[in-house]
Amino acid sequence: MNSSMSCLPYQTFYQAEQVLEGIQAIDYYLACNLYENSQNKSSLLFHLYLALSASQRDGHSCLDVSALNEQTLWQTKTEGTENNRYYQEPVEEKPGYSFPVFDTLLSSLSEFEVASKDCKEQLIVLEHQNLYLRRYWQFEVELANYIEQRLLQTEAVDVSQTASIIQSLFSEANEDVDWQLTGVANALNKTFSIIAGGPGTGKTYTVTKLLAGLLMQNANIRIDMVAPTGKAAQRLSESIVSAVNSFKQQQVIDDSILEKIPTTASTIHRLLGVIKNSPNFRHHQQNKLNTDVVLIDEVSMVDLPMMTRIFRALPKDCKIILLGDGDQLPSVATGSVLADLTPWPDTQYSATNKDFVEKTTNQTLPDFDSSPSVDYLTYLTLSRRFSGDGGIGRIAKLVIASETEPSWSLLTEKSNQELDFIGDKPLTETIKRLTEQFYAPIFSASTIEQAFSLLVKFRILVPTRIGESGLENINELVENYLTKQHCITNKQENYHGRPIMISQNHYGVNLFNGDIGLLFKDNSGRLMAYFPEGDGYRAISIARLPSFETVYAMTIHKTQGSEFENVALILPESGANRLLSRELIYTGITRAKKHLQIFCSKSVWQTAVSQKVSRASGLTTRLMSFLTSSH
Ligand SMILES: Nc1ncnc2c1ncn2[C@@H]1O[C@H](COP(=O)(O)OP(=O)(O)OP(=O)(O)O)[C@@H](O)[C@H]1O
Repeated sequence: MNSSMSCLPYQTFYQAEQVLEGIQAIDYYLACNLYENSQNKSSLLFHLYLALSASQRDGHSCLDVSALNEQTLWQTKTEGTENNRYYQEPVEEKPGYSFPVFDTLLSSLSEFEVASKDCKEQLIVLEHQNLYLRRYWQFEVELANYIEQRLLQTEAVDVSQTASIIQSLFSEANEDVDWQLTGVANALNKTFSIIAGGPGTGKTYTVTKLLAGLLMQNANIRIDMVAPTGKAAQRLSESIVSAVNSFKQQQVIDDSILEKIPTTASTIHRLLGVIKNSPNFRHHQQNKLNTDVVLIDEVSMVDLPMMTRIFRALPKDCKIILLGDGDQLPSVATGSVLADLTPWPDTQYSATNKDFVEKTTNQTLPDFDSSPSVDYLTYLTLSRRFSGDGGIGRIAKLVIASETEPSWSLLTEKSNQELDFIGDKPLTETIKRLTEQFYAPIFSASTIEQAFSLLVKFRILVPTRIGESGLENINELVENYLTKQHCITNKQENYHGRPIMISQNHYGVNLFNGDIGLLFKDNSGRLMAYFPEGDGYRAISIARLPSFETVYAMTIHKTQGSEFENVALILPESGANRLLSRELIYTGITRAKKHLQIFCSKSVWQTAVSQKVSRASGLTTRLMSFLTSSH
């Protein structure tokens, strides 16, 4: 053992476990590694490294050191401290570690200050009050730089030509400000823009008009459309095709333009070019993409390293257009890029930009008094999917505003056609009823088309895999009931009618994590796996499938980018689950298109709706300081 290791506060992981509740081995070993590499050594520094590693695992880009001011972490949970984030089942009481006041914390980290010349060699970086693993600090700085370069790069477009393009795209006159029209005009002279909005606000519809507008500016541009998952890419393709078809019927846009809009979106991985067994992609700074416009949908699911890698691969003048809903759950990995780029509640253009949009759209926009001006961002505010007084849209708004009591009243008042509270019956009875109504009919379907159309209409959504209301138990309850009803006649692992979800990307068979399929007997009685493809279905032998699991119930995280006519949202029995948050509930709720049933207790609902997902990151601060200084 070398001398630096011998002064560790805990010589072994076992020793650390005796003191720190819920400490993870990965945090301990990373902290040891960082400790060995730091010039100064103290117990405080070691515990800061532990906290940094834990926060990295939780998806934060950095550790906000101010949040540790006089806090005790890793202490065994006692009565009334249900929300301790580091809580796990207590075995014996452990004291945890108490951090000192903020100033002491900062001075113990001074060797890592970004301004310090020694810090170039360090594995960690302190900037302002954020402590980063250097790798993530670099991603964040690089991404902010790429965005700032593009914000300085406004294109000189002809105002009267743009106005005539806008006029041909939006023939219908509107008295109020039309934010779809505004978003399109706004993006026409920018190399970086975001169109953000809740479910069904017309993001895809709007961006299809934007693509038509860009093609009217230059008919020869190359456009790439991508999404973070195969499923989201498939939905983007379908929505674009449906928008193009409706424009064809309306005869508002020239067919020759509409025919140039691509009809197929791919995954981000595909666009960047996956290299087998490597985290790197074929396209990067030295091998840029050959494209003029990149459109990315469902950006809330894109993590910080991936977003940086996309920007690295973009040619300098290529336009990048982001679509998404910043209120949804952030990516499962590090960062919350979309939420960081859209922290303002409303559209707030600069005077110059407002002037450009007003001239090109022939509208009068409201005064934008908020600071800073943010020209790249337009919010769509009107949901075209949910009626103003429909339950799904209303409860989604209340949840994301953390309106605990009003949302609970709306949920339980039982007078809304779109919304049903089902938390007043036992879970097993509820699952039995849902299975009977939605899953048993799949087993009577005589064709794969019929079976699939039933499967995609409904899904049970849950926050977690384990526990009574976790994915594993619910899938088992459904299967047991289907077996009792003789729907499943031969209960082996693979059976006719089993819905499955792929849990691993496999480029060879073109199946990706999150793809949904159905095991079904073909005409010769052979059990095959079917997946939607184009207008039909592709059959593939079960032996060729990458790993997969049963999918009567799905975790909310996995449903991002998907929608179902009917959804049953089943929340856990206890509010102590640290995954519960308003963003999780909002994401679950907004997967439902027509009808939503929610199973939960009042206390769990209150805990979930009052908790906000907050990811530590310095991206917004970087952008704020750029936007404030550049106007
Ligand atoms: N201006 C409009 N006029 C008529 N129909 C519209 C308009 N805008 C959107 N729609 C329709 O509203 C529905 C939702 O639009 P769209 O799919 O573009 O929304 P989105 O914000 O992309 O939704 P998602 O939540 O699926 O991401 C679609 O059926 C679309 O055709």
